[in-house]
Amino acid sequence: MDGMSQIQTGGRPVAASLTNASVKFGSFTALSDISLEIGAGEFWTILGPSGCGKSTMLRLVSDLVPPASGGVEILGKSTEAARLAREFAFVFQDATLLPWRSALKNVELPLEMGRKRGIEIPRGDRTPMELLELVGLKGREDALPHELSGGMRQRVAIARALVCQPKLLLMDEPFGALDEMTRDHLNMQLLEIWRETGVTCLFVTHSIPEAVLLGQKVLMLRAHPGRVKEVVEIDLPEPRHVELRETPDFNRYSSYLRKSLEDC
Ligand SMILES: Nc1ncnc2c1ncn2[C@@H]1O[C@H](COP(=O)(O)OP(=O)(O)OP(=O)(O)O)[C@@H](O)[C@H]1O
Repeated sequence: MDGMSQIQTGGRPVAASLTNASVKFGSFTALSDISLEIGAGEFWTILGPSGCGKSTMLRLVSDLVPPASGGVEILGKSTEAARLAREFAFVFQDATLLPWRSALKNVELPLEMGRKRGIEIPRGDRTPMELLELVGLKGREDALPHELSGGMRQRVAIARALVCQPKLLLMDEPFGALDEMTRDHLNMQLLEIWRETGVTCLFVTHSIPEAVLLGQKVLMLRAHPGRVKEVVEIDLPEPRHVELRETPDFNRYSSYLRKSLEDC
């Protein structure tokens, strides 16, 4: 289809590669024969029907579940080595902040935990305070989580995820529980952070417009068992803005993906 080809990354440094990877829970196959190469610095969004294995894929990449067969490498390392080297960080739908710690203290937590365990933490370019500024929370560093809105809490979670300077940011529906305007705002902020830091992003969503707005590539998974249906390259002008959603090209990608999702 015009501009919507099945693609594999070629000739670029690879952030994550999966080779015929499968995941089983007992006798149930959650993911089957996944082969992908995610180029360094790319932004991938992941779509697919409920239960097709989107979260399982992030858990596989982040060493939370092992492959039953096949392999996964992060920056040429095993997922375990990448986890120990803090090469990736996770942001979940729920910000999971410690309620008794301020925004700043929550962002500092991974550094403290690393130090306590005697783990050498890569020194980030930005201090925790600068990261809070990056996510637009300057002046709110002393606020406790209950004093912040849901969107602000999620921004603290993103700052916390960036504090060890990960190369790969894994996000599982991070804005799924937020209202549309807040989601728009955070989508734009996330794209700014992505452009500024060069971090590779893998972002699970149920929203087709969100997948198109954020993703350079959209991975569509099929269910039963979860497997790759297609990878759609999104060729829209950069830097992206929410107004893009009103354009014919954006609508063309959204319609294509809606149909693809229906065919899963
Ligand atoms: N720890 C587990 N033990 C057994 N089965 C599991 C486990 N984790 C996930 N599954 C199953 O694996 C399949 C994929 O689950 P997963 O959460 O990855 O799907 P998903 O695409 O993220 O779903 P949703 O869109 O509803 O969030 C589902 O059938 C789920 O029930």
